[in-house]
Amino acid sequence: MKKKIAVLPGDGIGLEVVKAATTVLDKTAELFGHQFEYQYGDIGGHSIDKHNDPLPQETIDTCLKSDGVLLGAVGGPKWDNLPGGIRPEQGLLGIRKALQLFANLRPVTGHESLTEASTLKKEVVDGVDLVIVRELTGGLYFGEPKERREIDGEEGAVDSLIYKKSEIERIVRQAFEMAKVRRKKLTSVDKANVLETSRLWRETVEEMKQDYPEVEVEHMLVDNASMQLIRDPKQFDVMVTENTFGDILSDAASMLTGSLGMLPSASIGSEAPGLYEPVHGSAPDIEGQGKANPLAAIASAAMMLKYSFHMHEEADAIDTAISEVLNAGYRTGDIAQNNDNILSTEEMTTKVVEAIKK
Ligand SMILES: NC(=O)C1=CN([C@@H]2O[C@H](COP(=O)(O)OP(=O)(O)OC[C@H]3O[C@@H](n4cnc5c(N)ncnc54)[C@H](O)[C@@H]3O)[C@@H](O)[C@H]2O)C=CC1
Ligand SMILES: CC(C)CC(=O)C(=O)O
Ligand SMILES: [Mg+2]
Repeated sequence: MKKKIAVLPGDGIGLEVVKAATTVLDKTAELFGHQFEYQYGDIGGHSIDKHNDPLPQETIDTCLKSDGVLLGAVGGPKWDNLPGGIRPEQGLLGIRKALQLFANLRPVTGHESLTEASTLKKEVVDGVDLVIVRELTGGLYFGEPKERREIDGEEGAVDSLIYKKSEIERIVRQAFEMAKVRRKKLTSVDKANVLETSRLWRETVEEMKQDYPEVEVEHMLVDNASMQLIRDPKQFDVMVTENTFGDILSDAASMLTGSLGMLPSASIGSEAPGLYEPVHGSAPDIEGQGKANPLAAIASAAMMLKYSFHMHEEADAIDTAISEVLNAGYRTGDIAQNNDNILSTEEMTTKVVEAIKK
């Protein structure tokens, strides 16, 4: 099969881990007889440097013409205080909105051989298998007004937390559909004791559960959910939540797998191509040093094969290769127990490439 992939490396380690992911995709294409054609686009800080725009129209067009989008990460201190408030992160939010990618799926899957890399006890994390379904195009990150303004005679700032019922319904439906084919448990995470948007969220979940009698539904306040994720993560199957809560909970959940460098994600909508990116950011502290763990980006590419191209065997081949490499004891620095034999980003990628089999 021939597929067009829009590749947006972005900034920092985004460039390094996207290179790893395309290397693994190339090997997969060769083994399974596919053709993956890459079209590169600018996004984030580098795009501001080049176009004075974190998301040029050309990048949106490249994505719209593709079958799937692979993204690295955006941002970095160089672009933190630019005049006019222009930021690399606007590029990422912009592409999610332009492609209407309302559902962000963040699977948190423990690898048995990696349990020692977690800061938690082995018996707590061993066998963890949950998915965070995060609403991605609404809530605080997008609500207007979003501005600096004088409040009560002093400097102030406003962000707006807004949700329409239809936005809640479509993400909750996605989560129910996912729970239905997994272990049939849905935990809806909100802050309904304080926030009106959360009360609407909770009511909507309650209404929709009639359509999914086989799924057990529970509601959990986000502060408790963050604690329960660390205390007993195996109680969760599918967690559905709004944009900001999902962003924060998923970084915390990454430590159940050993590192933020292990967590992939898929962002999907109803029509446009899906976008696949690691959960982590541009990691300026390790940029350009070959220290980045490429497995989150590689696993994101596997999610693209599965969700956008329906290449299940190929995606499984990549996931199996990742497991084999970890079982064989290969480690980047973030998941290593000691400083012996730490692999670079490139060396880890080569190990995965060598382990992929048809
Ligand atoms: N999706 C995206 O593009 C995201 C972008 N960002 C941006 O990235 C920049 C840095 O943000 P931070 O808060 O430092 O978050 P970050 O996720 O970039 O890094 C947090 C910590 O995790 C480590 N880490 C992250 N990915 C890793 C990997 N693959 N291998 C090994 N270690 C890894 C980093 O070295 C750092 O110590 C900021 O400009 C932020 O806005 C942050 C999160 C998501
Ligand atoms: C950089 C933000 C816009 C997004 C983020 O942290 C995320 O999507 O995980
Ligand atoms: Mg985040």
